[in-house]
Amino acid sequence: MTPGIRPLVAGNWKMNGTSASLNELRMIGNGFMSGLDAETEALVCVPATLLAHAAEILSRTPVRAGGEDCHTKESGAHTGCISAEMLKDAGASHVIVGHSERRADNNEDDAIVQAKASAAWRAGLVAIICIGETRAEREAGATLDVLSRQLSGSVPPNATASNTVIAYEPVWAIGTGLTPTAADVTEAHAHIREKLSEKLGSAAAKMRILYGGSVKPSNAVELLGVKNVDGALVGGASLKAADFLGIAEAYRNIS
Ligand SMILES: O=C(CO)COP(=O)(O)O
Repeated sequence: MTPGIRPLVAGNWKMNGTSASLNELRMIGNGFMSGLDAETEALVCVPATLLAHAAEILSRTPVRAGGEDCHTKESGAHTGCISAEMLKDAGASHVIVGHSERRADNNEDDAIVQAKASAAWRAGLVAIICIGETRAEREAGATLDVLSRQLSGSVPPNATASNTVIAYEPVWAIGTGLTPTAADVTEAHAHIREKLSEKLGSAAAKMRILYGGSVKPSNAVELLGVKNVDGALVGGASLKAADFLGIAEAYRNIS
């Protein structure tokens, strides 16, 4: 938590979900309508094939819909790619850029991630910029250096608290059930806040820094209660409404 920052609980469905999954989304929307939105903002980033449906279902709720990636360009000869403008047109409010799965699977480097964040803003979307160290980098004691390098390269210099969210996702914690200790998360998030302040000045104080990687209802109070953790980016547990709502409910036990 950071005083003055309203937490954001965001889901990332990754390459999961068909129209049959939209019922979970309806339940997530209904859950937030029955009071959870008093504690947090909520967002679910879905595959592009579901985005328009998701945005329509969630339009009657406080939960917003987002995209999982965008191209740097507005339009053109890029078969199979999706622009930020297309996501906006389909009803997105946010888009994830620089997720470690895209960095690894699609060779996306910090410069591309930065260009994608700018593309998100061009379309009027909030960019959720992901950073995080691999297991080998953590074991080599390089975590904070990696975070510094990724922040320096991936975050555009004119980022603000209203157009950008940072997500710290240790690669080794994603989908593994492993999580860093609260002390490790405290150190990483304090470092991210400090580096953002050096880069962005006063805009950094109110910028959300989410934690992601094996967040579940059972560990949400511990992880999300850490200083400078302003919400969660949730993968697997966002596919089940009960788990996603359970994570948001953790905020009732965090002061
Ligand atoms: O990558 C993540 C969210 O973007 C985290 O995934 P899991 O919650 O499944 O570990």
